[in-house]
Formats: sequence, C-alpha cells, structure tokens
Amino acid sequence: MTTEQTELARLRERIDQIDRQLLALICERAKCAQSVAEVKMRGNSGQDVVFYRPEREAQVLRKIMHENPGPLSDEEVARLFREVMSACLALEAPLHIAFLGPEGAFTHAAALKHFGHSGVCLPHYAIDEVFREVEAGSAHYGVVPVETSNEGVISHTLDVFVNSPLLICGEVEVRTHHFLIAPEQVDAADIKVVYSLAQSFSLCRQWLDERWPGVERIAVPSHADAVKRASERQDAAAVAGEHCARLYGMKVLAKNIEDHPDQIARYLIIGKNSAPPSGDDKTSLMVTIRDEPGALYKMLGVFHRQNLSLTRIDSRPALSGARRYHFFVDFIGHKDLPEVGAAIQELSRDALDVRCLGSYPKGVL
Ligand SMILES: O=C(O)C(=O)C[C@]1(C(=O)O)C=C[C@@H](O)C=C1
Repeated sequence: MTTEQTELARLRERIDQIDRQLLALICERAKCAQSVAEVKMRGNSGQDVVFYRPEREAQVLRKIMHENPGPLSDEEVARLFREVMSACLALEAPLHIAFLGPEGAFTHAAALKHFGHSGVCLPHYAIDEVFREVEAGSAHYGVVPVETSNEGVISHTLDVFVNSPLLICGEVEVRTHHFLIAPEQVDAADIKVVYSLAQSFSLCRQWLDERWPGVERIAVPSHADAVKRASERQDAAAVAGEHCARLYGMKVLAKNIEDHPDQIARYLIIGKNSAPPSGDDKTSLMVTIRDEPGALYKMLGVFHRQNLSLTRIDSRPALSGARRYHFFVDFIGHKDLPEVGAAIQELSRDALDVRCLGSYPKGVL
C-alpha cells in the first residue's frame, strides 16, 4: 500500500467508528423522543395530544447553532439536526402538513425546511383550501405564503385569517433562488424555448436578456409545469427554484439567475394552537379600526409606548363593513409578556376589534 492509501484507510476506519457512535446516539435520542411522546399522552389522557412543539424545536436549533464548533456552518448543522428532530417527531406521531402547491413550489421548499423530510407534505391548490384542511383536522399544520419577492404581501392569506379560527405557530423564510434547468439529455446549445412562471421571468429578465436573447419565453402556471413541459422536448429548458430542480432530477445549467439576488419569501405555519414562549418570538395581531383621521397614528402610539418593535404592518379593507380596515401587525415579543398584554389591552380601548393571530418563534433557519 502507498502511504496515501494507508492514510486513507486509517481515516476511513476513524469515520466508521464515529458513524457507529453517531448511530447509537441518534437511536438513543429517538428512544428518548418516544418516551417524551408517552409522557405527553399520559399528561393528556391520550386526548388531543400536541406532539409538535415549535418553541422547543426553535430552542434546540438555536442552541446547536450557538454551540457549533465548526467546520460545518451554523446553517448546515441546524439543517442536519432539523432532520434528526423531524425523524424523532415522526416516531412520536407522523405529521400531516398541507401546503400551497404544487410540489416543487417555493412553499413546498418552505414546508420541508420547517418540518424536515419525515412529515407527510400534501399539496393543495388554493390558500383557503390549506386553511380548510387544517380546520377540518385532515392536516395537522398548514404552510402558506405571506410575503414573496415577486408579489409582495400575499393579501389573500391575510383575508383568509379574518374568518378563520386558526393561529400562526411559526414562520419560515426561504431564499428564492432561481435556476435554469433542463432534462439531462438536452444540450444547452439546442435550447430554443424556456418555460417558467411569468413572475419568475420578470425576476430573471436581465439575465435572460443578456445570456439567452433569442430564446422564446413561455409562461406557465407553476414551476412544476415548466419542468414537465421542458421534459417533453429536446430543445427546452425551465426556470425554477432550486428545490424544484432537485425534486425532478433536472440538470442545472445556471444557478441564482435572478437579477436581484438575496430575495427572500416568508411563509406562515398555521395550526390550531399558538406556541409557548421560546425566548425569541414574534406576535401577529389583527386590529380592526374605523377609517378616520388619526386612527392609525393612535394605534401605532400604543406600540411605541410599550416599546414594542414592529416588523411589518399591512392593511386590508374589511369586506363586512364600509370605512373599516384590518391592520395586520407583526412585532417582536410573545403575547405572554406583560408589555404585550398591556398593548393588547390598550389597543382594545379604541379599536373595533383586536385579535391575536398567534405568538411563535422567530424563524431560525
Ligand atoms: O421535546 C419534545 O417535546 C419532543 O417531542 C422532542 C422533539 C425533539 O426531537 O427534540 C421532537 C418533536 C417536538 O416538536 C420537539 C422536540
């Protein structure tokens, strides 16, 4: 054996040893999660047991990132532990997650990022359908977009909250990178047509204009559709998200082709329960006020007096009555904090209605 071969054999033996230790520890962790499930069942006499605990998951991931000694990045170690927890939770009870489809959409990527790959993710074709699935108990949780780089705030999601009893129990952000992809057998030089969503074309316009000026762009309803159409031809490519490229096993011709990189989309996790404090939380309120001079100024004054930091505010006209607006306000802090309680109380004095849509851990990954 050469010295290189000896060195490799020695290192691989060490890796085998470590893998054995990792396997034993992961299995021990899984058994521990099973015992946690038994305790939860005993605590609730087996009725309506909530196995998924977003606040605990956020704490576990934050601790892992904080204690990460390297060389793997914080995001990478958190992703690995995300999958370990996902598998442990599936042992306790398999989670059913409804998301705004189709498969391969950025919302699908958000669901997998948040819940890992051991949950059962099911696509639905409208935002209110996702809400209905969770309300009816056919899915434990739902994932819906609330803000994307191409459409801004998703007002339909906000509108559905008005008449839904569901609560927000988490948020997740996804970098909406776009890839130019093609079936394995297609040569880049042969491409005459590119399929994608109209919004994705506008996000990648400059790049496509410069590099693929003569190529026809055909808009289709989804990234998955774009991939399917491209797969049926020998001269076509698709512009889609990274997750979609992986899901359909396409060849990547170019990565991150969007004209403004670092575009981030935000998704909400909806369920029947809000989350207890995790130590770093957000709260979402829906405040309904009369459309009159100074009403918004007064409302914002409450947050200022309670020293609460707003992360976003959106308004929607109330459909049920003229001259009323629903304000959707997100801020840092959990509803159990005294200053948040005081703000809700103060807001209730002037507003027509104040509803807490949920407190939840700030997105970790
Ligand atoms: O701590 C719990 O309640 C668990 O069920 C364990 C665990 C984990 O694997 O760490 C699994 C699922 C929960 O969502 C949170 C954490």
